[in-house]
Amino acid sequence: MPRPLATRAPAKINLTLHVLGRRADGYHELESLVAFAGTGDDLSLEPGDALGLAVRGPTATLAGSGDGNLVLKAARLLAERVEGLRTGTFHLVKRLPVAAGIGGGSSDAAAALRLLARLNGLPLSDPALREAARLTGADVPVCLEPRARMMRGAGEFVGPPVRLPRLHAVLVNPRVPVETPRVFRELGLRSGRAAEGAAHPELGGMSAPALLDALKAARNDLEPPARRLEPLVGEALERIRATAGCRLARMSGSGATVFGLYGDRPAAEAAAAAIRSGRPDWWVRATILR
Ligand SMILES: C[C@](O)(CO)[C@H](O)COP(=O)(O)OP(=O)(O)OC[C@H]1O[C@@H](n2ccc(N)nc2=O)[C@H](O)[C@@H]1O
Ligand SMILES: Nc1ncnc2c1ncn2[C@@H]1O[C@H](COP(=O)(O)OP(=O)(O)OP(=O)(O)O)[C@@H](O)[C@H]1O
Repeated sequence: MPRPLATRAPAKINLTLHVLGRRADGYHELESLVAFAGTGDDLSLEPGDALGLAVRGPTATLAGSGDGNLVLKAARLLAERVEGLRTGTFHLVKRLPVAAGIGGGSSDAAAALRLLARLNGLPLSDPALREAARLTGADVPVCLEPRARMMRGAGEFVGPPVRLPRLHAVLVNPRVPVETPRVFRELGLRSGRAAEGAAHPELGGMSAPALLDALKAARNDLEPPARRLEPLVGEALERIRATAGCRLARMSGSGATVFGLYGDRPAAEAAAAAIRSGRPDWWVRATILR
């Protein structure tokens, strides 16, 4: 029996994010260890003659179901490159906060490409698929096969999977959208300029304590500009840091979602409960990153 055309679009978390400089085309050169959460959106594909999209779920309205949705953008970019590509109607269950630094739209787009690959018998290494991912958005290539990896360049260079110990985390979004281009602009790097800052530490194949030390030695360079633009990022970080057993608190991507790391699942769940009780209006999830 063929596998059903359905897949999970997990939240992407930048465990580190170093900005190395700004290219002449305005994009920033990055070095980032990316992991994926147990929480995410769900996407399925009903094969048919015309390409379409239906969106439901708690954040469906914010994501939209029109041409601007990255699911349709990715599918169209692939259809332009693969003659006779079979498509159909996508059904997206949208749960992740939108414009949140956890790559919701990018992960949905990558999930759409995975489903189209499955329907059309294309390998994920297919050059047309890789090109469609890159053109859809900087975070889409790393989301194509959602396992922890290093991401480099503007996002187009994706390393092999990195083995991570189980990372028990809490994700916190204060429910304010933060636009990625504004945060990069606020960083204030001129085109063609290199950034200052320590090199990215070596990561991968480490025990949990060694990885934690390496993560602590790294940073998210977009955190200071995002905090300036949206003070709730700072409040979310402080609330995470105040929970028992928090080992590291950092922002993901361009924010506003921040994450805390904990030694075990009960600690992460207790922290999530504490943050929820202080801020019942926020989006808070205890999860495992891998
Ligand atoms: C911040 C990250 O989430 C880290 O993973 C990504 O770099 C952003 O990925 P994304 O949201 O998929 O980004 P895109 O939609 O491709 O780009 C949005 C805008 O962010 C800026 N941008 C993005 C990626 C990058 N390496 N340098 C940039 O300067 C550009 O102004 C771009 O117009
Ligand atoms: N499927 C989708 N889900 C969410 N947003 C989408 C989707 N398609 C298009 N968008 C648009 O993309 C923009 C960015 O949303 P998204 O949730 O992907 O941001 P993000 O989490 O900050 O991404 P990143 O971490 O990659 O910067 C929003 O303005 C939103 O309207």
